[in-house]
Amino acid sequence: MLPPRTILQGRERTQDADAAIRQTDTDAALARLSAVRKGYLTDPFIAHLVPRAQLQSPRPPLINIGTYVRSHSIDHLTGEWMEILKREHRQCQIVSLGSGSDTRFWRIATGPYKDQLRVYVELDFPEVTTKKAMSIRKSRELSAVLGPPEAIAVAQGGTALHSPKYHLLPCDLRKLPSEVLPSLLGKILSPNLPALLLFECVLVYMSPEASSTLIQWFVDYFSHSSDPRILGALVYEMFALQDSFGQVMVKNLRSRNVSLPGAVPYGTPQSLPERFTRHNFTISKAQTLREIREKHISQSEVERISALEMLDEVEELNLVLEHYAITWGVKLDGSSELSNSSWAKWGMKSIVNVSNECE
Ligand SMILES: C[S@@+](CC[C@H](N)C(=O)[O-])C[C@H]1O[C@@H](n2cnc3c(N)ncnc32)[C@H](O)[C@@H]1O
Repeated sequence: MLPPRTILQGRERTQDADAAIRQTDTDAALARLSAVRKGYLTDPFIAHLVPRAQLQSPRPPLINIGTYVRSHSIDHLTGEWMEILKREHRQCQIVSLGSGSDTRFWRIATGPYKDQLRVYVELDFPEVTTKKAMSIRKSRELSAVLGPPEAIAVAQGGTALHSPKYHLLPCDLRKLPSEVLPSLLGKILSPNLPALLLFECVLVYMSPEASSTLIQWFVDYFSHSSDPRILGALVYEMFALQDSFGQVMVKNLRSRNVSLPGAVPYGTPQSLPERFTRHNFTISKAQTLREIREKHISQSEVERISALEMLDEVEELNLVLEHYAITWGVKLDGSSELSNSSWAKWGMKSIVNVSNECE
């Protein structure tokens, strides 16, 4: 048995490391705010989730462009998903894990696919959800999208918030999902409706085993349905960290007490789809942000973006974008027709079409 002082030091270390992981949400939110202010992205909601937003300084062009490519790609994939639902007159549930200060719920709930959204759930550490719940309550713009005041309830000592479609829940995603998630999600998610899981820069902070157990829990949850089962998932994060550029990223983050155990199994672009194939997903694909920027962003967008700010470090930008990727997958079960349906073709395809049209 360890002496008590050692145990305390260990716990303090874990708390410090968790605080550093939570801090990455501030980085993501500030990057988004900067990209919005500079005209890369449109998002009327982010400023309401960043404290003293008006005093925040803009980020360098390289960060703004990276944030744009990341956001554009994830918006595109979620948009494609919602478009399939719309065509099929279906609704779906979205679960955002490690949601931080993300604004996607508000953007979908005020956008063309709002009727396709049955429920949107966000999960993060209680410290993060408490802050977000307070910001939502304080902001008329954010609260108004959730519904009338009497339909919005703060719960679990201020760490959770419920409304007719939107639920914000506290949770440590590294904990055994079978012990934590049934009580949190059981009354909110239906196994009978299509679901989309979003992991935007979160699994990289967890062990590969914890990530796998988490994804498998959702796979099992959505297998308890008599209807055809449609489960989509999308992961955005850094990978290929064993090369010299990757090692610099690792060192920089380590100096902030952040480690990236989740990146270890993903040394190459080819390894990324294993994220979902190991859970028997029907399709699983991945692209680096560099590929997406070069192949899947329309010419008109490329021109619009390059007119916003001067970027001198194109090589450095490419190096950064090569170390981030989006992996997406779909698990289709219960009907042979599904394997020929639009779901099985979900992906980046139509951005290619847009750029082809422009060529
Ligand atoms: C880089 S931020 C990304 C936030 C948001 N997904 C986005 O892309 O803007 C990572 C988020 O994951 C959360 N996170 C990391 N590990 C977590 C865990 N074990 N349990 C719950 N949340 C976690 C952090 O608190 C943080 O809000």
